[in-house]
Amino acid sequence: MSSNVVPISFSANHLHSKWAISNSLQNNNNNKISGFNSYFRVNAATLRKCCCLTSNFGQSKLHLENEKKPSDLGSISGDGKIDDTQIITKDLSSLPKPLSSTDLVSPNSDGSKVRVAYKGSPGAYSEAAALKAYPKCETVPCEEFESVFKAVELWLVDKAILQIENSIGGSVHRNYDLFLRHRLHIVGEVKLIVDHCLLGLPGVQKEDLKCILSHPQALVQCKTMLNELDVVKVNTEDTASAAKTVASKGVQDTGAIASSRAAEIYGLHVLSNKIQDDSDNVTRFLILAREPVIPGTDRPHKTSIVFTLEEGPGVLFKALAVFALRDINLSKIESRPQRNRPLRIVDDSNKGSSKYFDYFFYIDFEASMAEPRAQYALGHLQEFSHFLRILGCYPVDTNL
Ligand SMILES: O=C(O)C(=O)C[C@]1(C(=O)O)C=C[C@@H](O)C=C1
Repeated sequence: MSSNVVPISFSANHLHSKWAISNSLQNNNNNKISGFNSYFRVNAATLRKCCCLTSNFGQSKLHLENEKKPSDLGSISGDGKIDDTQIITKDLSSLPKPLSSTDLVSPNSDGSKVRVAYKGSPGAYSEAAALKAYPKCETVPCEEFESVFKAVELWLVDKAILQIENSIGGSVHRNYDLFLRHRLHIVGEVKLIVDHCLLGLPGVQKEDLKCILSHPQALVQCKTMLNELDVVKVNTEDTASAAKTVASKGVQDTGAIASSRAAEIYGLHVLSNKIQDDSDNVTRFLILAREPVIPGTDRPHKTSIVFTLEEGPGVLFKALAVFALRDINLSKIESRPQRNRPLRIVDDSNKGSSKYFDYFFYIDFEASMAEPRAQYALGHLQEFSHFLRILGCYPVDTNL
């Protein structure tokens, strides 16, 4: 058997490269290919079906193994010369497919290879938010917010999606706290219109319901309708699991508040739709990743930060002024207690000592970290903050 190996130069993009191979491939003698004196061009996609390529500094060893028929390679046209080519014969079909340049294209370009963790069950709004961001992604349900963070940290998924605030119910405080216990970066946001439906088993009327299950945020968002119905409200982990419970238990007098998508998934009927108090009910989600995105200025960006402040009169006013001075709009401000240092004791010689709560301040401002005004503002803020962390700089979701 022949045992020559030829180094073949190739360009970075395999798919569009033309490959040099021996015209002996056109021999019907599968395992005995020798005596090369010319080479041929072959489409790399075709070649990949039967070749194993290993690359090293822009050169590749081409192993053509146990070709059934050289004609499998498709059309081959020839020009030029090549010496000392070597063919190794072996069955390749069971070997792993080598990575090609298409495999190495950013997995996020169409979302098709992205795995996104979310809290909840299939049919939850958080899953819908993941699909809005990456329409072809694989969604990975998690039982807890903590697991959503960990799934990314442990490389089980590429991204996480996390609800952060709702236009009726306000902030999801737990998730603000979790940012500081993990080192993930905010790489995007998703604003999702949340139209709640009242779901029940087929044949059930709204008036038959005595009990309604849903996620606490959804129950808050539908308070008016719930008060009118005079029903018992029961919290569930997420809206989709409420729908799932109603469907699996088969109890006629129990309904769920969830999406129409959840109704389809679990085979329930929509008894009423758009039952939320405000018709414009929007939940904002954040997309988290292990690595930050490079801040751009090509489209509107937002930056999220968290910081603590030194004590002193007017220090919060000064902190906010660093943005106002540079015409930077703030789109969100939130404060959370510092759990490891909940109280600050301040001694005032005239009034004795007092105890204050100590806070983390979270701000979203409408500027990109690629803009000098944002960099100067944060430099200025650092003058009176003990601790400052940029949680992420990401494009604003303008698609609502
Ligand atoms: O329960 C769900 O389906 C969720 O995705 C959770 C959640 C939330 O936490 O706010 C998401 C969007 C709606 O605001 C209601 C519930």
